[in-house]
Amino acid sequence: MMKDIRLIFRYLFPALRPYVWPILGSLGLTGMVVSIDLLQPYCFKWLVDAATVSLSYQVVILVLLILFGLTIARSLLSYWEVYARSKVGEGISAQYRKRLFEHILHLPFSTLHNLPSGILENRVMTDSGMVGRVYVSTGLLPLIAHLVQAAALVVLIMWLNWQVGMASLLIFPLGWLLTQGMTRRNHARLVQLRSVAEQGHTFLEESYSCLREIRAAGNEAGEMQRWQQWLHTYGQLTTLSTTKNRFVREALNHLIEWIGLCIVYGYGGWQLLQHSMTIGSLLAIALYVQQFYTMLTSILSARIETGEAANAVQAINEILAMPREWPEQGHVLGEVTGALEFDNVAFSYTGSEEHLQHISFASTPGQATGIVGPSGSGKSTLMNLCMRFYEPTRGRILLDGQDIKKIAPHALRQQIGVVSQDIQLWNTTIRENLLYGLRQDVPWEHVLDVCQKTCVHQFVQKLPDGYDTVVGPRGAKLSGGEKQRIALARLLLRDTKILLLDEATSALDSLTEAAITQTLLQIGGMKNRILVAHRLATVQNADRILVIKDGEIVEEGSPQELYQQNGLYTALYHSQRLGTEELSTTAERP
Ligand SMILES: Nc1ncnc2c1ncn2[C@@H]1O[C@H](COP(=O)(O)OP(=O)(O)OP(=O)(O)O)[C@@H](O)[C@H]1O
Repeated sequence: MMKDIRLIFRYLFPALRPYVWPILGSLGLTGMVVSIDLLQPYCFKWLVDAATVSLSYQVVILVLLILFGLTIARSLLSYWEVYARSKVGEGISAQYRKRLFEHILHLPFSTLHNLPSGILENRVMTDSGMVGRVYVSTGLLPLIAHLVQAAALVVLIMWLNWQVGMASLLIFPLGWLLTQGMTRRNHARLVQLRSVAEQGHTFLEESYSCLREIRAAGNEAGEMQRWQQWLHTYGQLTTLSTTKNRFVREALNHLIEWIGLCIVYGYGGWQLLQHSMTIGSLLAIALYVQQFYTMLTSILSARIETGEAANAVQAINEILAMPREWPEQGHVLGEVTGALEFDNVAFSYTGSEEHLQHISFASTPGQATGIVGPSGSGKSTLMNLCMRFYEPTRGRILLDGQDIKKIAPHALRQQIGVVSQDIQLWNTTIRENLLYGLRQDVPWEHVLDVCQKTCVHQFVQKLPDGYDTVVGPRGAKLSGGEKQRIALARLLLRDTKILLLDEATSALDSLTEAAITQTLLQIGGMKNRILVAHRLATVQNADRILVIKDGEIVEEGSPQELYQQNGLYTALYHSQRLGTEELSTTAERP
């Protein structure tokens, strides 16, 4: 329990700071509602005593009118009180969601790749909602009011009759001890429940994104079986947890309340017979004791909710504590030419095995460098390092002679345009996808010109909605080649000094690829172009080709020089069954 409270103080209280005034406003309204709750039983005492002791019917009518007025006022005030609390709770949830999303946007890929999918969505949606909407608005804020109300009730009960009061309040420690044991046991179950719930999120996210693979493998039944297993485990855990929670909240507290009331009516009734208290006082004490136990119930349930919220707030803060990238931190670039140089670079994703080593080469503006090599040899990793998606473990990468480690990631990425193997389009129109992320306004005529040169216009003009066609989630309504053409057009519209093309034309037919290669030469001819490809035809016009194997450059030279070396490049060449005549022509090409 103390650990939970410490976590709440450490992580949640600082987040409440911007809401001090709304919180005070909501507590003020709660204070008014509580005051009415405290006044009502006293009015009943007044009313019953007037009817039974002083026999003043004017007082009875007056008290009835006051009670009526108080009830109306309470209803109106509680509407605004709930509204104010909900507003604070939703504000806290929104604040966490905003901070988390912003933080996640800047988490390094090395961190992101190690997080199970679904966990981030869970933190942003479920945990943030739990902390703000559920805990702050229905747990924490009412708890503060209930503690004040409970204290006031103790004073009133004692003031009316301290002996009856003491006897009825003695039951309180029993309730506390009973819930203490239950809460401790429930904590472990809640931690387990969280982890199982997260597994469910991960499972669903993976299944949705792999629907095509599931159907192609005909494994719907297998997936259903896995889902049913999860449902069974989750169902068992939630049933147990909910039952024990409810038992603490309802059954136990109901029992304690009735024991308390029996004490009040038993001991109070005896005092009534002794004429040491009035019927009005007995009625008022019974009502106050009932209110006190209701407060107790919510205070004790708040202890359980505190445990749940502490888990959620800790999980949120674990994400917020993960070191992030600061895109604006570092040198700002002036005008650059776009010369890139790898100086003895090594890199490892895992920290143990090296995925790249001894990589040294330079590529200059106006030059096209092809990178080829077997699958898994490290070609895409080279591209990732250029973008500073990962940092080299050794060596340096230089842009115009400056170590890119010292350049602000935003500034660096403004100079580099990338088309990666896995093209992602937004579920919006082709027009918006083309203009995504452009910092300056581009005349539509220029966009159309680029689209014509990258063969985008060719297929868009056949679509009924043209450039206003919505492409579906991740561009699902377009073919692989169409997506690549849009990505290439978007790349050329960004007008960067360096172009990184990782299998950017792999899904295109050879005629379209040839047309686009021509465009890249025409529009991007003065830029520094790095082309990764499996198909050697894609890099045939490159000025220089690097052949990578097992993370190292094993061959380097022009296509003709490489062919004559009779090494890996030649083997790749032959394996792609290029015609003998074409081979010799290419080999002889100056
Ligand atoms: N996030 C990652 N974590 C750990 N290892 C990784 C990660 N990404 C890639 N690797 C490993 O790094 C090596 C190089 O991968 P890379 O994607 O650069 O190869 P590639 O040459 O581009 O392959 P392909 O031609 O198949 O696209 C591979 O052994 C791969 O398994």
